[in-house]
Amino acid sequence: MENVFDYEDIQLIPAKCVVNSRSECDTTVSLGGHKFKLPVVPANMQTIIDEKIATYLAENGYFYVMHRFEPEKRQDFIKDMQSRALIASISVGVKDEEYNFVQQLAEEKLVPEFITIDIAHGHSNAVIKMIKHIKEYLPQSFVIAGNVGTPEAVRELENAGADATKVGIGPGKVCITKIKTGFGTGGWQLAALRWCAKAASKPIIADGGIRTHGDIAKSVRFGATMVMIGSLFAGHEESPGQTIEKDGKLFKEYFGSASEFQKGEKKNVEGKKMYVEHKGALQDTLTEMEQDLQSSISYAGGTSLDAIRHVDYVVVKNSIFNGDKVY
Ligand SMILES: NC(=O)C1=CN([C@@H]2O[C@H](COP(=O)(O)OP(=O)(O)OC[C@H]3O[C@@H](n4cnc5c(N)ncnc54)[C@H](OP(=O)(O)O)[C@@H]3O)[C@@H](O)[C@H]2O)C=CC1
Ligand SMILES: Nc1nc2c(ncn2[C@@H]2O[C@H](COP(=O)(O)O)[C@@H](O)[C@H]2O)c(=O)[nH]1
Repeated sequence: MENVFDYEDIQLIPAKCVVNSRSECDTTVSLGGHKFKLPVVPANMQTIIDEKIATYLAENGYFYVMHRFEPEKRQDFIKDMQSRALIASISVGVKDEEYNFVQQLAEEKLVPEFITIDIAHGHSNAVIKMIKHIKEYLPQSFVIAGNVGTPEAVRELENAGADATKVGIGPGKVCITKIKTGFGTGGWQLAALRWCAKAASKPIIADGGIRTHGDIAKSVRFGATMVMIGSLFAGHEESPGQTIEKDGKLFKEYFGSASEFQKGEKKNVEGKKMYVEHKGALQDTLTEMEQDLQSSISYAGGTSLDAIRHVDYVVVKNSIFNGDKVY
């Protein structure tokens, strides 16, 4: 694989501005026939999203994916969202009981608008089988399948019927897959995204490794329709993680979905826990992301996200921060 790079190795090259104000730049994106305010979705992790946040995001025009770690709540969640005319976007795994769950939804005519198959190693027969199962029983649901890190995987999942694929094995902030297994896209997630996007014929969701708002624009440049983010969404007032106080400062927990804290046991652990500084209200972050992305669009010389997809870039290998700390 040539030209391997990650987010901090790249700078996008500005093009002539065509707007008089950044507020003229449109950050909206379409996915699965729905329009969302931002090409950004909080990770489907238990310390990042809960029913309240999901409802807030849906009510305010943002995409969301509910996690799958309280499986018994999912049916009521779908009913509740749809009774308020909100999008229902849930996650499933690939174990036997998930097959029954999908069939049960079909029997009750509960059709979530979005279903994400949320598995560590998504390039597998288990995921292909689940995509086909969902497409058989809930053909109207938009299926996001992942996670993967190669063009072959993207093509196979698309051919199985996935409507979008999610790219990112191991670049996450609380991920230890790269250390425990030696595998993944950690350290070259942006190059892996580009590699996968070139093979894709359907939308790609870049997942993991976003450390700054500029990384969202870089993901869009390298082929992402949507960007899934965990750590930047951890630590808000609304975040489900536990809050602790240390030396007079507030922190919130953020743990991996494959961590012992999620699993309740130390088996096949590929995630860890960290504490993130308390960040205030979620909406403030979403607003700042929107403003920063509007600015990105203006630097790209356009008025919509599409402009970013065509800008030139340079590889600056680890030098963009000049020794500065990321936030
Ligand atoms: N994006 C990423 O880089 C990663 C994300 N995660 C997150 O952690 C959570 C748990 O993931 P996951 O363990 O897949 O989910 P599950 O614990 O639900 O496992 C799903 C099924 O896949 C099997 N399985 C899991 N990993 C592998 C593998 N490497 N090879 C073969 N079979 C496998 C499991 O069996 P068994 O357990 O017996 O092997 C199980 O039957 C998810 O939310 C996932 O997104 C985890 C790691 C990496
Ligand atoms: N290897 C692991 N990856 C995990 C785990 N839990 C979640 N994730 C992935 O991380 C991203 C979020 O990344 P971030 O850099 O934005 O914080 C998330 O969407 C998952 O794909 C885990 O336990 N192990």
